[in-house]
Amino acid sequence: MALQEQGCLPLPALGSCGEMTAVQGTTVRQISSQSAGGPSSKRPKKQHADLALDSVTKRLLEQSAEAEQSFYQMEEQRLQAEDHRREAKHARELHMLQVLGQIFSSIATRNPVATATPNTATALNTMESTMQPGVPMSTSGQMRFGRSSHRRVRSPQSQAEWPSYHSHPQSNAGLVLERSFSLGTAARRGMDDILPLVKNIVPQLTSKKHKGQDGRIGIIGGCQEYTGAPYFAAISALKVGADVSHVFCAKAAATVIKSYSPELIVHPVLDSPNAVEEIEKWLPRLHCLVVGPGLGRDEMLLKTAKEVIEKSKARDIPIVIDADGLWLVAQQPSVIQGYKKGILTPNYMEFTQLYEAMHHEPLDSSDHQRSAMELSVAMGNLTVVLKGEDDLITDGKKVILCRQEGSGCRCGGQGDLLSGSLGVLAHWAYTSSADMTKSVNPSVVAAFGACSLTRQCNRQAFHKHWRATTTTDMIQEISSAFKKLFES
Ligand SMILES: NC(=O)C1=CN([C@@H]2O[C@H](COP(=O)(O)OP(=O)(O)OC[C@H]3O[C@@H](n4cnc5c(N)ncnc54)[C@H](O)[C@@H]3O)[C@@H](O)[C@H]2O)[C@@H](O)CC1
Ligand SMILES: Nc1ncnc2c1ncn2[C@@H]1O[C@H](COP(=O)(O)OP(=O)(O)OP(=O)(O)O)[C@@H](O)[C@H]1O
Repeated sequence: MALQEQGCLPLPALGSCGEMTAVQGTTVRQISSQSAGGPSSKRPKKQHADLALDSVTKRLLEQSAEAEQSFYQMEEQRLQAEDHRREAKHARELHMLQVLGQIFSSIATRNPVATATPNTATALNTMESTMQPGVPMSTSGQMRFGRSSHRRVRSPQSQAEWPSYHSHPQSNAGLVLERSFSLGTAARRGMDDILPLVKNIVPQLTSKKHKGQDGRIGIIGGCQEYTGAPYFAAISALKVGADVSHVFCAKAAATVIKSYSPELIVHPVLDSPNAVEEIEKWLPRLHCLVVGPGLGRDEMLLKTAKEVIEKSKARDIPIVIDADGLWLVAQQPSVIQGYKKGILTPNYMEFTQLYEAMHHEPLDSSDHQRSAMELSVAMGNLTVVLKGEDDLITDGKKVILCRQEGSGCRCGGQGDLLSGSLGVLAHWAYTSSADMTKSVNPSVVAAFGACSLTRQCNRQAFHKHWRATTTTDMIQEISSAFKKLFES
């Protein structure tokens, strides 16, 4: 290829001298023996050698294409086998739970009073925490299975039929939980329940709207050390479909962030003496705020972030808190506690800090779903998105899992893609009618969409780049991943 581009790869039976000639779609500069200065007697030998070189190159290219193709085929097969393996595992678990359910049903039928005793409740809790998540269980100790189990008559107060996880504080043994989502294929059905709601909130593309109507998002973050994180969040918001993305960052980060992308509006104000007033001026124009990506832990920046959160709450806009913003919340939970449009997106480490700050006791790592729900309740039913192998989304009343297939690559910055996307989706969800979200908590719908999208981007980027996958590669997948998940 390089040789061709340089015009040095000769093709047979071409006569003109030193001119550009198109043959079979390829433009090749011909150099005759005269112009090359070589004796005409050597020409057949040279042509012969060139032909051999040409065919070797061609064969090498073919072999390399074949190798690449077979690599992707093998990778696809590997992923399919992995899917089958998981399915089989889930089916086995489901079967086991069904058997246990029958046992419990018969116990409950024989001795209904026993289910109300503290000992039984404790036993149920213990058993529940040792089981895989997703076991539907009611306070009566009866387990329910499958999608039909969480169908119920919708009252005006109740939220839509979706996988649920209710607390029943009346139990002496503490929290008895009702988990109405299930494992394996049933969990996928749970996903199927929420995915249409995400599709519903995606605004139509129409020539009737003006710039800004599909979302003006603000990111609070970016300091000397971290310039990538706010950029990832802000550009992801744009790629998901926001019209305008603002970054409010420290002065040292601003030029760097601007240089990554001319699409972003960058305000170098976060460490200025009048930072809060500077940012406040923009708040009326923003539909959502994402606080924390690349914020760092400088006291002054955290204080500014805190005051900006307070001002944003007064404007009733969704506030996504991620990364160092969560550090701030762990120090001063009241900054966001009880604000229903607040969404926390911790990874496991951040979650542990938050949990321990709220409960003043070590996290019980054996039951993430329960702990996440407890954290949400302690925060006043804020939506908590605990990221991990499965993403766990709860508003303290219900829990859903996002199990969209990702990959084994955990490159830094994926969380920023998630928080930026979530900002846009939260705006869309909160401006959609209750019909569109079937009265499911809009934060939860948005969170499910953002998690699914991030994981799909990760999967697609991994297919192309394997171990070399970076967040930049994932961002390039947003468009097609979004279309695949939400617009097909
Ligand atoms: N290119 C960039 O500018 C990036 C900046 N980032 C920013 O970097 C700052 C610090 O974020 P960090 O997340 O590094 O926070 P920390 O500096 O608190 O580090 C957390 C540590 O926990 C570890 N960890 C994470 N998940 C874990 C799990 N499930 N189990 C065990 N250990 C786990 C991490 O490897 C890391 O060492 C934030 O402001 C963040 O936004 C990150 O978003 C990554 C990309
Ligand atoms: N083990 C895993 N398997 C599949 N996906 C995962 C896994 N862990 C995290 N993810 C996905 O990666 C995304 C980001 O989660 P991650 O835990 O990397 O966040 P983070 O540490 O806050 O990221 P950042 O590097 O931006 O600070 C989430 O969407 C989550 O679904």
